[in-house]
Amino acid sequence: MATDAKANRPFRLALIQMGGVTADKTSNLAHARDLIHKAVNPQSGEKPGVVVLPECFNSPYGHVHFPKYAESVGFKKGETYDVSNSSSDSVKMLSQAAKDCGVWLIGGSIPEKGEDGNLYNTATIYNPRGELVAIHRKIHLFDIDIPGKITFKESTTLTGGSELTHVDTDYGRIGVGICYDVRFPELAMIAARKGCIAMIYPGAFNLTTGPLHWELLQRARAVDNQIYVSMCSPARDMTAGYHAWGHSTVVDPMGAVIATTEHDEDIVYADIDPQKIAETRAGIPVTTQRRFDVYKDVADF
Ligand SMILES: NC(=O)CC(=O)C(=O)O
Repeated sequence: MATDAKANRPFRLALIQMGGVTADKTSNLAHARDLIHKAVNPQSGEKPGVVVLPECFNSPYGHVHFPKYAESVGFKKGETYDVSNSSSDSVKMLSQAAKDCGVWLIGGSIPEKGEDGNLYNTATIYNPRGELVAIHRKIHLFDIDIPGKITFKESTTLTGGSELTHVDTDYGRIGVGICYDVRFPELAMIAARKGCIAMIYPGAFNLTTGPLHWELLQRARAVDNQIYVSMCSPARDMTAGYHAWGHSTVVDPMGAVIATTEHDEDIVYADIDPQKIAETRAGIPVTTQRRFDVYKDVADF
């Protein structure tokens, strides 16, 4: 276990629950840019250090839309990525906004055309200089069928990513997943054990799964791993093909909801304090009491 509260620093997190996503990508990007600027210049209160956009903020959400909206991001792990050469309008906007606002930016997710020709649901992550420092390709695709309620099959056009994403920010290490990834506890557990102070998931649950599972899953991931967990949703639009749950939320390491909202466009702020992780782990030391010697075979089943 590697979380060092001394090396980590408190910061304010801002979740942009963006509304008004239309079929017009240019207007979606302009709206997202305006909201990033709004989030870092709140009427009152401190400037956030980390800003998050929701899943699929530049296009409607649905497998039929992904091929039309996909952009080549061109990120190569371990190489300095020159955003000015990017052919992606979304990457260029996000990079400039992160730089102009001087914040770490988890740029929601966009449909990405990978170098292998496959399409991915991808989060791009920027430092305050506007450099693209990491991407996360949604690992677990949202393929569900609840008769009479919702059928969704991202795998019709998307491919799942195959890498975990942990980003070293000025405030500490942050793990990134996308939406359905939250249902797989292994991601958050590995992130916590690799020293992440938070797992952040741009996500878009819906009116069937949202009421029961959205908050429950975040609280479960937080309390299991004694880290902060947060999900950032689009606002709900009942005229869209997909009805997002909203309720962008931040949960602390004890499992308490410390910030949330309803389903309209909003910006949610929360203070992240690494000391709270240390206190939680000192009081309830499950993190060091785990018996991997007993359950080491879990992957064999
Ligand atoms: N949209 C998703 O990826 C996941 C979701 O809505 C759910 O798990 O429920």
